[in-house]
Formats: sequence, C-alpha cells, structure tokens
Amino acid sequence: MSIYEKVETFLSPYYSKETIIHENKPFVTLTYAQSLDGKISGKGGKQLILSCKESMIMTHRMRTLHDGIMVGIGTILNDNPRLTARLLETEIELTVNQPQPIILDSRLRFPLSAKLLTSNECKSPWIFTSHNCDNDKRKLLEQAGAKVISIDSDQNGQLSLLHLLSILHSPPFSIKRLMVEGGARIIQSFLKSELPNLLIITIAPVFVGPNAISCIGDKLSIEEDEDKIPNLKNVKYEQLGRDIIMVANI
Ligand SMILES: NC(=O)C1=CN([C@@H]2O[C@H](COP(=O)(O)OP(=O)(O)OC[C@H]3O[C@@H](n4cnc5c(N)ncnc54)[C@H](O)[C@@H]3O)[C@@H](O)[C@H]2O)C=CC1
Ligand SMILES: Nc1nc(O)c(N)c(N[C@@H]2O[C@H](COP(=O)(O)O)[C@@H](O)[C@H]2O)n1
Repeated sequence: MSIYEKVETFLSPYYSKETIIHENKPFVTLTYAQSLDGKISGKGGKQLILSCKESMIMTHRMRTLHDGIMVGIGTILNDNPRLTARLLETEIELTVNQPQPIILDSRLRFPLSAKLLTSNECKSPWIFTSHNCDNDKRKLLEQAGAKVISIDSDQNGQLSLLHLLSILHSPPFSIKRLMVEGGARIIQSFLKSELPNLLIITIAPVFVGPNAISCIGDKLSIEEDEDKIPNLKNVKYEQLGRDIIMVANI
C-alpha cells in the first residue's frame, strides 16, 4: 500500500458527509505536531519540522478535506506559513480545492510582507480581528488583498471562538469544515472551548528540551479549570513513517 493509500484509508472514516453536518458551526479538526516532551516548536518559538515525510503528507491531505485552515497571528509572525495543500499525488494536487487561510489577529499585527499576501501560491487570507482594531492597518491589509472581519471578544479579551465559528459557518463565508493548526495559544483556547470535534496529533519520536514552546502554552495550563480538561473518546493510533498519529473525538 502506498503512503497516499494508507493516509486515505486512515482519514476517510472521519470525513464522511454524515460526520460533518452541524447546524450552527463548522466541523472542527484541531491538529498539530508535537515532540515526546509535548513541544510544538523550539527555543524562543523557533519553527521546528517535527513531522516526518509520511505524516506531513497526511497533514497536507487533511488540509484538502477542509474548507478553511486557521492559525493565530503568533504562527504567522513566527513561521510565515503558506497554508497550502502540497505533497500530494500530482493529479490530486492539481485538482484539489485549496483551503481558505483564516487568521486570528486581535490587534492586526499581520505583516504586509507575509507570504499569504505576497506569494502567488497562496490564497489571500481572511483576518479576524477585534472591533477596536487599527483602521489604517485594516485598509492597508485590505488593499493587499486580505478580507478583514471584526468580531466580538470574550471575557478574557481574546476573540470569541463561539462568535467566530457562527460567523464562519454562515454566508458569505460558509465554512463547513475547519482545520485549526495552531499555534500554542490557539490550541489551548480550542482545547478549553469544547468546540473541536476531532483531535489529530502527530507525535514525533524526538525530545526538544525544556526551553521550547509547549503545545498547551508556556505558562498557561488547561488544568486551571479542571472541568474544561477535554475528555477524549474513540481514541485510535496509526503509525506513519516514524511518527505516531493519535486521533480522537473530543
Ligand atoms: N508543531 C505544530 O504543529 C505547530 C507549531 N506552531 C508553533 O506555535 C508557535 C506560535 O504559537 P503562539 O505564539 O501561541 O501563537 P498563536 O499562533 O497561537 O497565536 C496566538 C495569538 O492569536 C491571537 N488570538 C486571538 N484570539 C485568540 C483566542 N481566542 N485564543 C488564542 N489566541 C487568540 C492573540 O493575539 C494571540 O496572541 C510558533 O512557535 C509556531 O512555530 C504553530 C502551528 C503548528
Ligand atoms: N504537521 C506539522 N508538522 C510540523 O512539524 C510542523 N512544524 C507543522 N507546522 C504547521 O505548518 C505550518 C507551515 O505550513 P506551510 O508548510 O508553510 O504550508 C506552520 O506554520 C504550522 O502551522 N505542522
């Protein structure tokens, strides 16, 4: 069985039509790659390629199964990602619908030089921000091709994920499947929110060390509120290359 077939067999049960119908919000997959010591990037946030070739193929295939792919502004500033689905079989790569990049950026720190605004490879991003964002920066981002949408903030001053998902689900956005890729603060907010449907974690057999970024935040902990610790159901594992993929309903 080729790696593409293996990935297809592994992912397809989770993305059948029946599993994604939700009335008020998109079906949400929360996904990221972590080391054995729970890190998602290196010292000072240095971007790390933790996934092996095979599990990276899975991540890119997953991107094609979603209408939108979301990251936080921390990830844009640190990694300058393209957020496209590549690494696929040629005929699939040419025909797939590329996911819409969606960024959470409360204070419009999004750089005009980001690949998402400057590379022909990338779709222009939708940037969700707060009602009191800088209007001059909004105009510059819109001139560069971004769509900027102001939404409500929650009691912690972060963008409200509930409001975000209800807007994304409705026209004109109409996002029915959303892949949330990180980084640390976004992962933590989604884990606390009970909004994700599926959790897919790539576990790479490496140790990164103590001065790196933990997948649930550096000084923040989901244990602050024990009621909010996610309860995983239907946990399954698959080995892809050297990595273990854990998938669970949440
Ligand atoms: N290994 C992996 O799979 C991945 C690793 N990363 C790593 O994660 C790191 C970036 O993580 P962070 O700095 O934590 O940035 P982040 O990407 O999680 O963005 C956090 C920012 O988003 C904004 N935000 C707006 N609403 C929010 C909400 N409701 N909840 C949380 N944040 C909200 C805030 O301005 C906040 O500072 C980088 O080092 C990057 O390399 C990022 C993605 C995947
Ligand atoms: N699945 C996965 N494995 C890793 O080892 C990673 N470092 C990441 N990072 C995520 O992918 C983004 C980069 O995407 P592009 O290659 O530029 O399309 C990065 O910003 C993280 O969100 N993911």
